[in-house]
Amino acid sequence: MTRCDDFPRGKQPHRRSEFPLPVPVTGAWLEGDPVGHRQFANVGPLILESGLSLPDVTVAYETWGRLNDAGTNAILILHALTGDSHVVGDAGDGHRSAGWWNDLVGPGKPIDTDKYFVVAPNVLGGCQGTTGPASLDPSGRRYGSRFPRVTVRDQVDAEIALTTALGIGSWHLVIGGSMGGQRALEWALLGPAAGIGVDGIAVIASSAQFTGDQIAWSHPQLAAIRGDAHFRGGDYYDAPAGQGPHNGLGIARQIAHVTYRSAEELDTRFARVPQGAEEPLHGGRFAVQSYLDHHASKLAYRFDANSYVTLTESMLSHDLGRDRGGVATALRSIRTRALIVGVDSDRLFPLEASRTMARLIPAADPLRTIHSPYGHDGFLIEFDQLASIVKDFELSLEERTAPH
Ligand SMILES: CC(=O)SCCNC(=O)CCNC(=O)[C@H](O)C(C)(C)COP(=O)(O)OP(=O)(O)OC[C@H]1O[C@@H](n2cnc3c(N)ncnc32)[C@H](O)[C@@H]1OP(=O)(O)O
Ligand SMILES: N[C@@H](CCO)C(=O)O
Repeated sequence: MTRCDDFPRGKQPHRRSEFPLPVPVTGAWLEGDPVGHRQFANVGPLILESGLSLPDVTVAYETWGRLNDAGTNAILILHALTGDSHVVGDAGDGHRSAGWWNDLVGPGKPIDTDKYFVVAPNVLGGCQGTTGPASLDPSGRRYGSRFPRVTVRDQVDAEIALTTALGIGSWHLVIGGSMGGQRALEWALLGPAAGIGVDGIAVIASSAQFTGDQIAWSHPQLAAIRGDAHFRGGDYYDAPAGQGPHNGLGIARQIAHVTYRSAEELDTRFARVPQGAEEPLHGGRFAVQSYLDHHASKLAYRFDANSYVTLTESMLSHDLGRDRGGVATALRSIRTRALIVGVDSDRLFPLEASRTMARLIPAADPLRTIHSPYGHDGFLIEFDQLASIVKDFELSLEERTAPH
């Protein structure tokens, strides 16, 4: 089994908010403790949409709660681009940090782990335990540039294989935000086709199809990574220590992070305030530049550039309507109950994309809107609103399918 944490550890620069990184590092995303109490399922070979195959796929996942005897209380949580299986946790549990949906999932919380059996896998192509570009191929070499393109449907296929491996016959709810929402939507069609029931899906800050605008924002991110001389076409794992493509990854993150926040927030929060005493006119930088440098540096320490490329490409592939007669037809063919949630200030996944899904999915509840100044990242911040929205949907789902 291949795990990203098997990598040699890199060398830390002195200040984490410094960017470009003074010393590019190899394998630095492995510097923290492994994320959460992960388990691993070997789900065997996976035939991809491209016709290529991955011979030996491992899916890393975490679980909370207990599956009831009837097998009716399982909930699948799907993370976004740079997320992972660590949905719930705290810094005191010996692991990296709090989970990314701590306020939403846990005992007595809206996704109540006293009541539900919650499963959160790391996505196919990622770098937190599930097979991805840093994994070993059957000959014992890291895939690197040879890791095949994977689509959102391939990722869901891996999650279907995990579902079978865990002996789960149906999901009470499949829920995800952003890229996780893309997978939740595909689950509504691919799950039942594979014989796995899906009572309800919750698609948050996401869409049925990646748009021209979203592809355009992704393009310079991919170029920044591929243009980093240390990227070496994706085969940098054996490069000498200090030779990773972290600056390219950091620039990609900066471009992406701007799209995750709203213009209004960046302007009111940072305005034209300089960072520290040194004026930008005299060699200093603005606070918002320092903020982006911080997020660039942080991601470069915890994520693999090849996974960032692979997962971004998979988002580019997202089109619920592909080979299904178009997006509208595909949305109309969904038979599961659906909760669609958008963030009103989201400039990456505009509210209109959510409105379209809620309008066309026959069994969708009316669109729910998170009112937030934060933009796309609102789904990781506005827990009070999200909690009551998810709770309402759960109650309405339970009216039809009460878990025991
Ligand atoms: C669904 C998923 O699984 S995604 C996984 C979770 N997502 C991520 O981790 C992505 C990266 N992080 C983020 O996108 C955001 O931090 C969120 C969405 C998690 C939280 O958003 P917010 O609470 O609004 O955090 P915000 O964007 O303000 O960032 C705070 C950080 O910026 C730093 N910061 C703020 N201003 C500045 C500045 N002027 N200069 C440098 N750093 C700054 C803070 O010190 C803080 O650092 P820390 O995170 O290392 O403690
Ligand atoms: N902050 C989120 C945004 C993408 O939805 C992430 O890093 O995955």
